[in-house]
Amino acid sequence: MVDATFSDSIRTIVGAENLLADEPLAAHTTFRIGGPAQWLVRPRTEYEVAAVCAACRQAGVPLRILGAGSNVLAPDEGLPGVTLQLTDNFATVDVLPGGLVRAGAGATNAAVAEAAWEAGLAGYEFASGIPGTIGGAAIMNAGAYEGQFSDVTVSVRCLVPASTAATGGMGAAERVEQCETAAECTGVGGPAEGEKQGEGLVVVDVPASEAAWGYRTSRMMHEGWVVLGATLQLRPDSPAAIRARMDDLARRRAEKQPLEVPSAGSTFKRPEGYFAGKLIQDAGCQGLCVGDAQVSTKHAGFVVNIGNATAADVLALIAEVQRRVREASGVSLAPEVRLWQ
Ligand SMILES: NC(=O)C1=CN([C@@H]2O[C@H](COP(=O)(O)OP(=O)(O)OC[C@H]3O[C@@H](n4cnc5c(N)ncnc54)[C@H](OP(=O)(O)O)[C@@H]3O)[C@@H](O)[C@H]2O)C=CC1
Ligand SMILES: C=C(O[C@H]1[C@H](O)[C@@H](CO)O[C@H](OP(=O)(O)OP(=O)(O)OC[C@H]2O[C@@H](n3ccc(=O)[nH]c3=O)[C@H](O)[C@@H]2O)[C@@H]1NC(C)=O)C(=O)O
Repeated sequence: MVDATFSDSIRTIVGAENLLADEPLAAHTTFRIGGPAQWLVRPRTEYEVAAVCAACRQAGVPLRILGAGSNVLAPDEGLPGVTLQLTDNFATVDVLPGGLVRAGAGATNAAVAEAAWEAGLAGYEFASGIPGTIGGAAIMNAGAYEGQFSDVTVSVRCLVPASTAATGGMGAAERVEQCETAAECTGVGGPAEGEKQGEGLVVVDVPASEAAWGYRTSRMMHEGWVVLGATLQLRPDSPAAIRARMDDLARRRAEKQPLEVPSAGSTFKRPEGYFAGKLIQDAGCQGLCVGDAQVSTKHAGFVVNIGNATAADVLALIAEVQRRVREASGVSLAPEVRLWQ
């Protein structure tokens, strides 16, 4: 399918104002790095998400999901295909009876923590300073200060192949919607592994017990499901106590982390039994630069963009840090930041 025909079909689904061609990803990532996305697409409803995904699969067009862009390194040459941005149109936060909070994939962790505080619900304070969305938090099992997303989550609303919903161990997952229009959600080409040709995508509330969360990983990540939202179970507490905990964590974060400079948070995962920042500091890498990418002098676990760093600069710096740390300590550092190719 030629590009113009494909982009016309996406424009028909989401409306012209929600399809941006050649949109610089640097404007949508906290690293402030990244060339143009061929098509940045902002669906307005779950149905539109499903329709765009189906259209991409049918046409063999690559698809990426972007939340707040706080944990990605986007390539300098840009990204071909569709970058699906789930932010403002999926940013609702609803406080439900029984301490439940239901948030859209595009709601920021900060917005969810604020809503919980206002409702006198505790448990999400740990995430109040994590600069991402609920979608990113579910995929990565976001964690900070001894808390992690999996601790408080009841279910994750996802777009999954119909066969997975039917037989893939969804347990008591509610099958809430089926997208059946041939041109939009079914009859998609290139079935995923284990998926029957021509089947559709369905929206399912995946129970936490089926989410296979680990340290910065999840079933949603491994299976490539789009996260549409999540429901959290929080507990009653006084708003003053909740606010005090959020303020304390914000202070600790600002004191230790280089929040004033663009970055994508921790560059590397914590290797078992070690702290990445300490290993990097001990290997003498603090302040090390490639171009305008620098190992932060405030927290060695962060690569920061001190001017006009490129993705190539960051990748070269990551490789050099990995080499020096391996040489100094024998430990291999694995990137936590998603390196988009
Ligand atoms: N502890 C901390 O202080 C920090 C933690 N982080 C972590 O990174 C997360 C980043 O969130 P955010 O900035 O919104 O994410 P990003 O926009 O940075 O996207 C990160 C990755 O998550 C996937 N993704 C994002 N949203 C969705 C979705 N709705 N459905 C499916 N996949 C999705 C994408 O996968 P794909 O590439 O496969 O398309 C993408 O590569 C945070 O929630 C947190 O876990 C980040 C910074 C600091
Ligand atoms: C920033 C992120 O998450 C952060 C999260 O905010 C904080 C707070 O809970 O704990 C993790 O950082 P971290 O492992 O660097 O934790 P910190 O408490 O800052 O540091 C751990 C230890 O390393 C030492 N340290 C840190 C930095 C440094 O330059 N030198 C050093 O010696 C600290 O003194 C401390 O003893 C998460 N990172 C990972 C990879 O797990 C992110 O995911 O992007």
